[in-house]
Amino acid sequence: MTATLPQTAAAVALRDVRKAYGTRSAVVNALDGVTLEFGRGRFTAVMGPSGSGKSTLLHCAAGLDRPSSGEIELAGTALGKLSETQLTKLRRDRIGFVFQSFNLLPSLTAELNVALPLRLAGKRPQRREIRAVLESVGLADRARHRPAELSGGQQQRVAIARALVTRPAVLFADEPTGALDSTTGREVLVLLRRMVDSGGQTIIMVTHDPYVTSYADRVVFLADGRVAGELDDPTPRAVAERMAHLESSGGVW
Ligand SMILES: Nc1ncnc2c1ncn2[C@@H]1O[C@H](COP(=O)(O)OP(=O)(O)OP(=O)(O)O)[C@@H](O)[C@H]1O
Repeated sequence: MTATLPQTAAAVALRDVRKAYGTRSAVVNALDGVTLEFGRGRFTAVMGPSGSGKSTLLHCAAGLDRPSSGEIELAGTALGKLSETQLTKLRRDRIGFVFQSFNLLPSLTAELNVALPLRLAGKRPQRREIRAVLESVGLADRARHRPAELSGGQQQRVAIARALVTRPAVLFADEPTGALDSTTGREVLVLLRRMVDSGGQTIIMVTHDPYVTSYADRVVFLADGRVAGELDDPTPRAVAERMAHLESSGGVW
């Protein structure tokens, strides 16, 4: 059984989510009671000091990991109620994930990498369909190239095309520009922004970089596994100031 939320509801909602690692004698509360909503068709950045729980939050919200307690709903589905098989299917059909390190299969061409999620779902994608997605990330002319024949920025755009090919409800991005130089990183951010503005894509992105957050509609700050504030229409300066404050106070304010 899965709970269904009305269409106006957030793309992802977390309620009092906790995630503890370790044993009883040495517990790390990576998430310590997080309640948050991520709006549909919005680009949200998650920021916080190292170890504040950003990756844990992303992994739990994307169903890659299960929280110790609390509830997570994604596109109207309560993740805690799903079996492992149902969760795997939801990840495959409803979620896209982009990593810092691209994670493309080196032996496959760009178009075969992009087609992979559909093939894994038992579908037989049309070449036309795959080319259209590659075209949407500006790589129509690189379809037959293998990852080693592409620049870092091009590889990340292939990874974004692969994440979007299933038309996911939410695209999660973990430091998507972390391995790129600033010019190439900017191109990837412009592309993500365009996916939100013209495609209505929901994006949730973890980053360390205040500049990167300025492409988002909203930034949520984490500290010590808790929500420590947020900003709409973030500017690099405003985000850097909040981060400096968080790092010096070492906690929630
Ligand atoms: N598998 C694990 N086992 C034990 N502790 C973990 C595990 N994963 C994360 N942690 C701990 O949970 C806390 C949050 O980690 P997390 O990786 O979510 O933080 P982060 O904000 O993404 O950090 P960074 O910016 O350095 O990547 C940290 O104290 C980390 O050491």
